[in-house]
Amino acid sequence: MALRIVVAGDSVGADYKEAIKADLEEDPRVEEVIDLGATPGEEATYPGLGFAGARLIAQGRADRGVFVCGTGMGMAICANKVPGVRACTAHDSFSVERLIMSNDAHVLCLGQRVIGRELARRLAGEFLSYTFDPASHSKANIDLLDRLEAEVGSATT
Ligand SMILES: O=C[C@H](O)[C@H](O)COP(=O)(O)O
Repeated sequence: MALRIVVAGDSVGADYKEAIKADLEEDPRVEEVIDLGATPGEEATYPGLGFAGARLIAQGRADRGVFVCGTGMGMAICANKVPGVRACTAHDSFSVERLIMSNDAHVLCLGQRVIGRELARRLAGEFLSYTFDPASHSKANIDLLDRLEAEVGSATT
C-alpha cells in the first residue's frame, strides 16, 4: 500500500495536524504527504481547507485525507460537499475501523478541542491500516450512496 495523504488543519487544528503530518512522513505505508496548512499560529478557516483537501481527493491527486479543526465536524461538513468524497469525524477506534470497512471513506476528521493529541495521532495511524473490501456486503451500500449522490447532483444542476 502506497498512500498519498492530504493533511489540513485550521487555526484551531494546526497543532494536531503538524503532529499527524510528522507521523505520516515516517510511515512506510505513506508515499506522499500533501500539507495544505495551516502552520501553528497562522489564520486559516475550515471551509477553505476542507473543500481544498477534498477536491484533491476528488481529482485523484490524493488517496485519503486527515483533516483537523476544533471538533472535526466543520471539516467533515465541507469535505462531504465535494462530489465523490466521503468524510466523517471519528474519535474512537471502532468508528475509525468502520469508517473504512463500512463506509469506504476518504477522509478522517478529528477535533483538537475534543480528544487528546496522542489519541488523535493513534487514530490517524489506524485509519491507514484498513482497506475497504469490495467483496463485502457493505459494497452495496456504497454503490447506492454513489447512485443517489449522482441523482441529487443531476437534479440540482
Ligand atoms: O467545526 C468547526 C471547527 O471546530 C472550527 O475549528 C472552530 O469553529 P468556531 O470558531 O466557529 O467554533
